[in-house]
Amino acid sequence: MAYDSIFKADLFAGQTIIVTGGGSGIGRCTAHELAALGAHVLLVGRKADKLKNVAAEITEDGGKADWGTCDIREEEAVTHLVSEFIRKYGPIHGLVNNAGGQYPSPLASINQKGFETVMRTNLLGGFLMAREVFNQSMSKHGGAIVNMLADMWGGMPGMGHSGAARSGMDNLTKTAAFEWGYAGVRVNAVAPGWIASSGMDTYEGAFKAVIPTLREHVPLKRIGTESEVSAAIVFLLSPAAAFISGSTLRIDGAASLGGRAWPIHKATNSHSYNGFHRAYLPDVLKDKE
Ligand SMILES: CCCCCCC/C=C/C(=O)SCCNC(=O)CCNC(=O)[C@H](O)C(C)(C)COP(=O)(O)OP(=O)(O)OC[C@H]1O[C@@H](n2cnc3c(N)ncnc32)[C@H](O)[C@@H]1OP(=O)(O)O
Ligand SMILES: NC(=O)C1=CN([C@@H]2O[C@H](COP(=O)(O)OP(=O)(O)OC[C@H]3O[C@@H](n4cnc5c(N)ncnc54)[C@H](OP(=O)(O)O)[C@@H]3O)[C@@H](O)[C@H]2O)C=CC1
Repeated sequence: MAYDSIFKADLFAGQTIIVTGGGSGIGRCTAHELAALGAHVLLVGRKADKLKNVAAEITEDGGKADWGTCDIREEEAVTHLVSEFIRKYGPIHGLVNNAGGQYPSPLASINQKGFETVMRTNLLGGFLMAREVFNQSMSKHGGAIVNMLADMWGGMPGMGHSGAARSGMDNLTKTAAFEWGYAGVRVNAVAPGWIASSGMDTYEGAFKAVIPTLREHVPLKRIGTESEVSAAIVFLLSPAAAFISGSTLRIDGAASLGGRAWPIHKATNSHSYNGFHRAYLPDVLKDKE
């Protein structure tokens, strides 16, 4: 019997997929992956030059890509962008709701404009994109949406505004999966932990200074890569995830686990803080490590 695997080189052939924030970092990487698997990708961001460059990279590699500028926080701009894409390229089969970001700041120093900016970027923008893609296209033929969150459920000092927005987006993911399932639309999310990306490179000051030490707090002992996030997004968009909807997939090297146990790891003097087992090894074995 010839087994018919889901995983094929043209997994997304015939599909048109929007990637917001496709001009850099994780979005750029995801757009490349999707195009390499046959999708026609449509890149969205505010800065035309970045989008144009990535679209050119993809077409040079033999893929299909176009782009459109839009501030995802502006309702009319989002409605117009999606209708233009549909007019030019037909139905939208996938949406990667990746655009976002924040600036690190303690809660006490966040002013109203800054709070609104981050909420509008990471929650309102994602909502508007998903609503328009659903109303104008996916409600008629199905599709898949992947929302970008960040692994901040335990609370994260300096990221209060963003954590609140991402928790909102997590809830919106579940509601959309519930409400839009009848139309064959799947809605999932990814929640990366620490990822070495072009976006992380933009941070300055105390936040930047701590980046080299972050891997110490990840059980896998390293921070992640852009392509490790893209791979999860591609999986959730693909037929391999056909019965997965309303889920949030953490991509964090297990960093979010065992928060209350870290002081114990430290106290037991396991040099990596990486688990109880080492602390309880006989001394003679510890010396050999
Ligand atoms: C265990 C795992 C943990 C998980 C950790 C997750 C870590 C996450 C990492 C990332 O997400 S990295 C990649 C994301 N990329 C970025 O964050 C890009 C850099 N950030 C930005 O560009 C902005 O922060 C933005 C909000 C995404 C976009 O801002 P926009 O250009 O629309 O607004 P601005 O005009 O710059 O600012 C408006 C308003 O916002 C306040 N504000 C902005 N920046 C700062 C700042 N550095 N300090 C204080 N306040 C700031 C401020 O009120 C601004 O108004 P004005 O003062 O300019 O009038
Ligand atoms: N790197 C990490 O460790 C983590 C990242 N994330 C999230 O992953 C996503 C991608 O991040 P990453 O690739 O690292 O960083 P980048 O800063 O490279 O990517 C963010 C992208 O979002 C776009 N963008 C921002 N605001 C808007 C807006 N209002 N309208 C349209 N586009 C916008 C930017 O394009 P332009 O400048 O053209 O507007 C940019 O291309 C972000 O949501 C980020 O917060 C989550 C967890 C961890």
